[in-house]
Amino acid sequence: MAQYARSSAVAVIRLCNPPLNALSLAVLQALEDGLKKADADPSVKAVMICGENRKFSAGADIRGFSSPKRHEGALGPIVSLIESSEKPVVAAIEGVALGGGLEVALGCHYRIAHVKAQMGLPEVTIGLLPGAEGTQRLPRLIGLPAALDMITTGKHIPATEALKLGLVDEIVEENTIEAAIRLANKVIGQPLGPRRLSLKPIPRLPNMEAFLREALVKVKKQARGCLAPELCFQAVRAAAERPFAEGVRRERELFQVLLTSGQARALQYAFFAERAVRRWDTPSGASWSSAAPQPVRKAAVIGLGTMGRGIVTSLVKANIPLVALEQDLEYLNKGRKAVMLLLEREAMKMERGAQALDFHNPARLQFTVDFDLLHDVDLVIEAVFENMALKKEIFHKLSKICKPGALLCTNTSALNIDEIASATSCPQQVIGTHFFSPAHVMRLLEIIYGRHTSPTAIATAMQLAKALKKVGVVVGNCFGFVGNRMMFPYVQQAVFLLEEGSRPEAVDQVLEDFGFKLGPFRMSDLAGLDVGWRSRKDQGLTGPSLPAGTPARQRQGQRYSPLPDLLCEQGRFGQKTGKGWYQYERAGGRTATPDPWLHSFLSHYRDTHHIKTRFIDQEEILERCLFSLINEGFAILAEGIASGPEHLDVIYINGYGWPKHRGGPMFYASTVGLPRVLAKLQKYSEVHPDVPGLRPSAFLKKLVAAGNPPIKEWMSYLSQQSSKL
Ligand SMILES: CCCCCCCC(=O)CC(=O)SCCNC(=O)CCNC(=O)[C@H](O)C(C)(C)COP(=O)(O)OP(=O)(O)OC[C@H]1O[C@@H](n2cnc3c(N)ncnc32)[C@H](O)[C@@H]1OP(=O)(O)O
Ligand SMILES: NC(=O)C1=CN([C@@H]2O[C@H](COP(=O)(O)OP(=O)(O)OC[C@H]3O[C@@H](n4cnc5c(N)ncnc54)[C@H](O)[C@@H]3O)[C@@H](O)[C@H]2O)C=CC1
Repeated sequence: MAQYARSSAVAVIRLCNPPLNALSLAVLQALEDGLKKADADPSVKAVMICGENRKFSAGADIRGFSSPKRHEGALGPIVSLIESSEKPVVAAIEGVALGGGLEVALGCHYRIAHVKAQMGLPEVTIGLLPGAEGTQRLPRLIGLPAALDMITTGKHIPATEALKLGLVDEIVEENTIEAAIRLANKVIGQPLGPRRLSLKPIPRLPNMEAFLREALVKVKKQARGCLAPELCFQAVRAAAERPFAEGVRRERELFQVLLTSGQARALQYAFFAERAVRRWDTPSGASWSSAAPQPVRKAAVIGLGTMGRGIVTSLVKANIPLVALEQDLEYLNKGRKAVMLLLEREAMKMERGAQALDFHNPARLQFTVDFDLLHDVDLVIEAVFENMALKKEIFHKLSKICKPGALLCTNTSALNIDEIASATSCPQQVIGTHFFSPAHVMRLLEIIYGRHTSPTAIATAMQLAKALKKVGVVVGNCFGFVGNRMMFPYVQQAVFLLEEGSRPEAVDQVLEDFGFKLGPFRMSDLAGLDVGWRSRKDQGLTGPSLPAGTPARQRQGQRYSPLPDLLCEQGRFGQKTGKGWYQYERAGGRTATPDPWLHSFLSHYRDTHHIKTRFIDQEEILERCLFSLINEGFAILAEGIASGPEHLDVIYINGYGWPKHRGGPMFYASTVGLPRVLAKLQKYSEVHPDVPGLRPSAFLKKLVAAGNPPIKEWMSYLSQQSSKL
């Protein structure tokens, strides 16, 4: 758990807990033993702390926070023990020094880091704060503004930046351990007082009060209901306003508040869920453990519209050479301009700028209208209009032109992968790679396997997600896949609530207060109402193909709301036309304002259809929208479309703006309690028997009947045969 060795007068303590030397109780005990041993040995003149496998430490063992033998109190005293040592202690930082790992380094008198090391206090991202005196030491070392930024955002910073901030004393390109031992030998006998951070004053700011006031406003705005950033702020503020020991007391109090909050549990669940979905499997037995990815040395993107542009940008950022193809020269030029603009902006954000991206080099990014140029690519991503006939035509062409083994991916948001694959001679190489808009920003990549998709194809798509720094989630093929399928009933309920008496701004407010970045109506206006309209016309739910005499508010015996269709018929497509569920300052404007026209349109609509307007409270808005979405999630799990609730949660957090501190929809359901979710769905379903989305799923009922088991046991209540795939 920690090895103790000697390099002449220097004691070397090496933290060992693979893969990232997380600070478990055993590691902390071994570290303490090592320190005491070094202290007691008169031949030891200095100490060096490092980590096994060229990684310092990723911090406290997160799993330990939910175990009965919690160790959160153990680290702070060890950091103090390090700092109070009469022999100089040097931290040799390789790989990562995060959270408690960095706090250990802050206790050391000197810090030396490898040039590629990363440092940070990411506790805020798992709902906590640096509770081992880190909120008190860091501002004393690097000043209040930089410390506040690191602690409230949790960002990782590279060693070069750490050096500029004064977080480390030195960076090295070669052997960090040898350099640290050299430094330890050099500083033997030098006074340690000035190196003890707890004794240092915080560097004063001329306008401390004003700085803190403004910083708090910024932190609160970014937190959107998440508790940890604000409590991190309070702890750092204590460092600025109180002596060290009092600041530490305050830090501990605030840490306990966070530790026992539901938010920390939710965020830690989300951390492990994101890692769990990497271990994908399918009902047919394909799995991450046996499937190997193919290399992707060159790729292609077809269609440079909204999605294609972002996908190209993502691939260029991942350093994958590619061909970008459009249907004609006019679209190509438009697409090329848009891509170049995005890439210029990305390059400006990057450390080494445009050279690093190299997008002006035609050998790395080629624009064309010639399909034959795709003959040597390893992977194609199709992002043309959402139209089955067009997609089939393109896939047919691809299976003839591309080299054998090339992966053929579609970015469809809902269409049947098997039908697309049927147009090719290689359905095993066809797979859905569903990016989210804007594709170069959103982290989610929903990966959809069809009936014939090979395990290699899935592994390759997962590898691509990793290369693009995205979270890949493997799911089965059904209309809308996981994310959009769960979104349909949610949006449907939102529209039904308008019919019954609510307003877009009231519904959005409730869901934004819950923590969504955008409520359903603001989101629809942003995405464009015409997208869903086109899809409903294709499905024969509206438009010319709707049989004459179909009741306005019913389709196949189920409740239907024509409200979105009516808006589209008026040319109200959302932001792009300056009007949708809201009005905007101009076409393409972004500031949504409630629209009196829409309010009177709604009352006229209710009169026409003899709907009695009623007051709808916040609880009903929240429950009908969220519980119908969750209910669909249970149906998805029961059908074997996703292999666990974590998949649904990771999809919602990373693709749909679900507030991470609520752990995703299925985790949220587990915190509400499944019996309550079921009872509410039953109640709403009785009032609205013609809405299938409110009818409780059989799987939800089964789990309630089984006594509301914890989320990690849910899948064990499904029989294998339930998979439809
Ligand atoms: C009252 C006083 C109280 C005092 C107590 C205060 C204590 C604190 O101040 C609190 C803390 O330290 S909390 C921990 C802070 N550290 C973090 O949040 C870093 C978490 N790790 C990462 O970000 C990535 O793993 C990282 C970026 C490092 C690497 O990413 P990769 O993608 O390369 O690797 P992963 O797949 O994420 O990791 C490999 C396996 O290691 C597991 N793991 C990582 N960090 C862990 C950690 N800190 N604790 C436990 N397990 C951890 C990770 O889950 C994965 O394992 P599997 O899930 O089995 O695959
Ligand atoms: N817009 C969105 O938010 C999302 C869209 N999607 C899906 O991504 C796909 C593309 O959607 P958008 O980018 O929004 O569409 P878009 O309409 O913005 O762009 C489609 C592009 O495909 C090009 N194209 C059409 N036929 C072509 C052909 N034969 N050869 C080459 N290029 C051709 C068009 O010229 C156009 O530039 C659709 O399947 C859509 O469902 C998926 C996730 C989100």
